Amino acid sequence: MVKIKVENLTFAYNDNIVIDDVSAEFEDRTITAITGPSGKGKSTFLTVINRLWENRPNARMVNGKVSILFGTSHCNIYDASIDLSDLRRKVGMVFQAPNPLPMSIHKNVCFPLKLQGYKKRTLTWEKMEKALQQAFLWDEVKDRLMDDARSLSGGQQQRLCIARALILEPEVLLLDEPTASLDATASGVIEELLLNLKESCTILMVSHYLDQVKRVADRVMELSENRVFAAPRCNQKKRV
Ligand SMILES: Nc1ncnc2c1ncn2[C@@H]1O[C@H](COP(=O)(O)OP(=O)(O)OP(=O)(O)O)[C@@H](O)[C@H]1O
Repeated sequence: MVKIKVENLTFAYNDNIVIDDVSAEFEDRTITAITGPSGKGKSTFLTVINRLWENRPNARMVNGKVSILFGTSHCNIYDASIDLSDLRRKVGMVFQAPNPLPMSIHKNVCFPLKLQGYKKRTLTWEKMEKALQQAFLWDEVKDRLMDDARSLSGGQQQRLCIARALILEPEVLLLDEPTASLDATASGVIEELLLNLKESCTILMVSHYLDQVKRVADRVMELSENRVFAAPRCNQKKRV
């Protein structure tokens, strides 16, 4: 089942076209790695899926349509009737560098619920624990939930940011080079949790690492060539 459809997307910053007439479909509950040379619009492409680019004054979606399957039908996410906070709840995003807020681990994970006006304390706690479990972080932080999140290691901080995205139970998760700042062990934990998350989420992930792509991705999108294909599966270690 197709979860996300992108049709004839052309995107520019000022007059500089960075994505030129790209179309692609992404199947539900799969991981697609978005690869390609630096500066070819991979990060920008992710922001088109959750409309995050709209905060940038010089950015312009010149043409195209993006639809996501919510419930039983595909919704045009750029339709005027779309509620942006609802869209961002369903389409979560995690950035390249971990960006914990200057507050406790507990408050960091629950922050999106607070923004959504969620008030039920017991349920909030349950959701926080579930999100931290899904992010493989619960065992490491359950005894220090009131500590400042910035006291965590880089890998833990990134898993915290993933938990913060997961607490809203997104249907789509966008990750922009989520392991770029991490060592091999911390990256491995994140790769494993992504494979688990695929059971409930459709994942688009920018990655420069061919070995990582082979370990986690079902499909690869080569953005600059406008093609999506089955992920390779051998054991080379090479940057793509
Ligand atoms: N806010 C902005 N204003 C002007 N140009 C921008 C802006 N953001 C990005 N760009 C330009 O758009 C192009 C695409 O940027 P983007 O970050 O999407 O590429 P990328 O493929 O993700 O690159 P990388 O692999 O280096 O992260 C680049 O040339 C970049 O300089």
